[in-house]
Amino acid sequence: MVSVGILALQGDFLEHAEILKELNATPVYIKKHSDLEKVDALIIPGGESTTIGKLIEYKNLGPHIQRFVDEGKPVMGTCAGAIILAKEVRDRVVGITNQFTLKLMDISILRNAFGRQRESFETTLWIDSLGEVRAAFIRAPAILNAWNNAKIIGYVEHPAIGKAGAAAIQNNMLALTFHPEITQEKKVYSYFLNLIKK
Ligand SMILES: NC(=O)CC[C@H](N)C(=O)O
Repeated sequence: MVSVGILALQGDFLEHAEILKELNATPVYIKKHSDLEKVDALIIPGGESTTIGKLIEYKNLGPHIQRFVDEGKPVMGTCAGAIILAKEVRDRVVGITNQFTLKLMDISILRNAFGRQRESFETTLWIDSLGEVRAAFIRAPAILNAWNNAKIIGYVEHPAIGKAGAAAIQNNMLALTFHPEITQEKKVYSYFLNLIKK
């Protein structure tokens, strides 16, 4: 049975655990770097990316997550977690922000991309290699750009922003701007678990 870490510093880490159990994976909450030694893959959940970033910095988890990725272990960031993976974070006020992120994925991401009136919505979108996926967007970011090995593999259409990147992959890392745990979208988890090297 595979073990999947869920970064449990802030945000909705509990919900991921239930789905992982249904798929016969063992969820492990990650609060300090030694917890990473116990797991085959890592989920960075949604929440508040500035808070999660500060806690990652405070606990000095960055170099350990970097090593985890270098070892070829899969990492999935959802919503705020996708922001945490991004090399460049933008917002509509300051442009490029200086908030802490792991800078592991060659993507540029815009925080709170969908405007105030429609901060939250649920929709079905197409993600290459996954097919149709039910996705919940909550004060979600949008992936604006991907370079080098990173590739946008799914888009969402929305009046506030037009066509925007909703999913990107770079080797063993997956960034999703939505919450698959809210729609309990098992396709996402099965795909992610399949990235674990046997
Ligand atoms: N649901 C979420 O994870 C929201 C992300 C949040 N708006 C941020 O920028 O951190």
